[in-house]
Amino acid sequence: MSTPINVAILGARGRMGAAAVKAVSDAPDLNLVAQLGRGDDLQAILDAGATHVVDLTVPDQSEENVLFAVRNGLHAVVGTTGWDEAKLERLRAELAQHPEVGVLIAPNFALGSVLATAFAARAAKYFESVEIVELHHPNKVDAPSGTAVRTAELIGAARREAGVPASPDATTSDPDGARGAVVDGVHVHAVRLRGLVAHQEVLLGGEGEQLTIRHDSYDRVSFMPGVLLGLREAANHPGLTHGLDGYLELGQ
Ligand SMILES: NC(=O)C1=CN([C@@H]2O[C@H](COP(=O)(O)OP(=O)(O)OC[C@H]3O[C@@H](n4cnc5c(N)ncnc54)[C@H](OP(=O)(O)O)[C@@H]3O)[C@@H](O)[C@H]2O)C=CC1
Ligand SMILES: O=C(O)C1=N[C@H](C(=O)O)C[C@H](O)C1
Repeated sequence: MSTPINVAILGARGRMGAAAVKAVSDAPDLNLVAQLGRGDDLQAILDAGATHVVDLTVPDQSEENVLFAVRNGLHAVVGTTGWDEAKLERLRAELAQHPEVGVLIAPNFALGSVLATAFAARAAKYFESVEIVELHHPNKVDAPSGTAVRTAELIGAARREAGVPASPDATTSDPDGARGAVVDGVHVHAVRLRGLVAHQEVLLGGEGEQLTIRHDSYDRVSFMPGVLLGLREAANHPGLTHGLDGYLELGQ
């Protein structure tokens, strides 16, 4: 008999949390044992007998939640944004003390988004110019999106490794920041618009041509197969996995 997967969802009343509550409740192989929101005591996770946590809260809270899970031997599937290198380093240090625990930090759970980012990273060294446009609902509190930051990091790394120079840009005056944020040498532009859910375009430009890699999430159900995959696989991947692609066979 396989070990039961007892799931606690943190941020359960949020947009993503509510979708995850439904997806986990509907999954016959997963048991939803706790739903926590702002102000709830994390001890409730242990009292409920959880083996796994899903964190879908806010960037300021996620690290504390995940470190609590790891210290208590629970696997964690994390969709919350804001996991910069300093936070990841502290998490790696905690995981070193608990080598049996698996943590997935997934900037985006949608399969199409994971593929789009992987395709963009592969294409990045072949084009002179690359920029990212991310477009989201206006209730989103962070910019640029976690997906855009991760995409820029992977593009930046691929271009550095291939020795590709910086994208050409003659701008010398930009008092209002019209050229956007710069992440790992990649310009990132954030749009917040009523009616949108989560969308991203990677624009790659060469002489006389452009390649656009676009992904659209029209509904938060698009993220749920990734959340469920994370829960089913976390225990099989001890340590830190950054990106759902770490659980997929994307190949070269
Ligand atoms: N990886 C992915 O595929 C995706 C990731 N995200 C990310 O997930 C996160 C949540 O997004 P979204 O659901 O839209 O945001 P919401 O604002 O709808 O939900 C966040 C929830 O977290 C709760 N919360 C705040 N603080 C705490 C705390 N200390 N403990 C427990 N719960 C807390 C909030 O409670 P209250 O309502 O009381 O404030 C709220 O219900 C964001 O970082 C977002 O970027 C979103 C979509 C997909
Ligand atoms: O807040 C959101 O909605 C989303 N957040 C994640 C991000 O910042 O990349 C994932 C997706 O884009 C939706």
